[in-house]
Amino acid sequence: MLFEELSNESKVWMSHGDQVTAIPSGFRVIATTDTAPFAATRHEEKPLFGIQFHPEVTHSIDGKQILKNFVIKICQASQKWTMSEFIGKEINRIRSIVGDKNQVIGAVSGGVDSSVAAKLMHLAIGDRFHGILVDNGVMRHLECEQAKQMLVDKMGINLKIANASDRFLSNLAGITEPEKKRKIIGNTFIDVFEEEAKAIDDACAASGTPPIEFLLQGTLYPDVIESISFKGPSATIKTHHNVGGLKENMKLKLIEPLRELFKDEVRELGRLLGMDDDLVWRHPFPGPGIAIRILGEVTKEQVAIARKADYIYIEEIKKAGLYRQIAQAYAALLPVKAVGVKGDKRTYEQMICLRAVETSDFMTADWFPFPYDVLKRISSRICNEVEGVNRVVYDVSSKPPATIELE
Ligand SMILES: Nc1ncnc2c1ncn2[C@@H]1O[C@H](COP(=O)(O)OP(=O)(O)OP(=O)(O)O)[C@@H](O)[C@H]1O
Repeated sequence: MLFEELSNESKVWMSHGDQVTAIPSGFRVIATTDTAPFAATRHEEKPLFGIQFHPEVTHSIDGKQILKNFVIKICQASQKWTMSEFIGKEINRIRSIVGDKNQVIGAVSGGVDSSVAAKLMHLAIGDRFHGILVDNGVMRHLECEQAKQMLVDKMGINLKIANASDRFLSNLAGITEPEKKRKIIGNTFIDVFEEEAKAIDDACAASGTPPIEFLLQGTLYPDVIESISFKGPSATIKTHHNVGGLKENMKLKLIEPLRELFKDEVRELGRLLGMDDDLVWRHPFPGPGIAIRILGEVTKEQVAIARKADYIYIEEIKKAGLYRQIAQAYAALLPVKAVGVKGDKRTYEQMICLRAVETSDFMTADWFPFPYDVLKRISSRICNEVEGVNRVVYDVSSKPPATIELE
């Protein structure tokens, strides 16, 4: 039986945006909805059926099993693809594209995508891959140090950490508008990255090695789909920060070793390549970092407060064993003050807003139902340990209408 593995209550999701508009001859309609005239069809004589729905979305219960039945049982495809084979093939592919002498650069954030891409590159061409990590002054507490430990000390990747904290913070001075913050960070990032790339190029020229010809990007399959299928409003909801905005004059050819993989596959790849669980399972972190988690102006003092609160929050989530159940969690600093009391003194200090969401695709998300005792511990540690904060609130808004980030 083809469908024996499906659960009894198998619901599927149908989008009315995508419509079958005509059916081939020999078919007739067997089901419609208010807006879909060809929701299900069948051939007049042969055992052929057509049903319109999206098996790939999470709302379709058993969607994966339906796809599996189709590919394996109906089409009889063999399951030959394995991640370890992928590694070998991809390394050979990179070598054949890059050749024996050429150099490759890439921006490595310390996140799972760019780190996995960098590791593959390192395995393929060794130190001819030059990774650049830009310390923009708004990364999490200890983030650069941990990235160095993991990527350089443990994995041997040729990575330059460019400390540009002061430059970012001085460009951000006086700016409170979210989109402006993102733009400034994006532009400063590109300037710093290009200067670092030029320094590598100059060093290559001085030592007689060929100049940089390729740029590594950790593009994943969902990014490929999104850039092909709709470049519309989603691109302007927030200005995304990545190296796609590099100036034309760099004229580098792109290498994207992860462009056929989904996030869970990249994690599996990271694990096979020997990365620590901490990196492989790290929550996504926005390029503009803590800057968009500090509402209002981003100053050194505000960064220090937000960083400390966030560190405590994540530490307690990990201690409670909840980190992997949560898709993304962070502490934001709200630029409002409230009255409080510490010891026998009245305080007038800022507020920390905790956010934690559960989601499978980041398109929609629910706030995470923390056990009260965990929230209690987090709140009391932040109020006691972070100077300048006397109140902690928990964000109980889902996406939509709220977004995961505050800015
Ligand atoms: N501080 C940084 N230093 C170097 N590169 C960065 C930095 N921030 C972002 N990038 C680059 O921009 C890309 C996109 O950043 P984004 O924040 O959207 O992360 P992402 O797509 O989740 O990837 P990753 O998992 O590698 O962080 C990163 O993969 C990396 O190449």
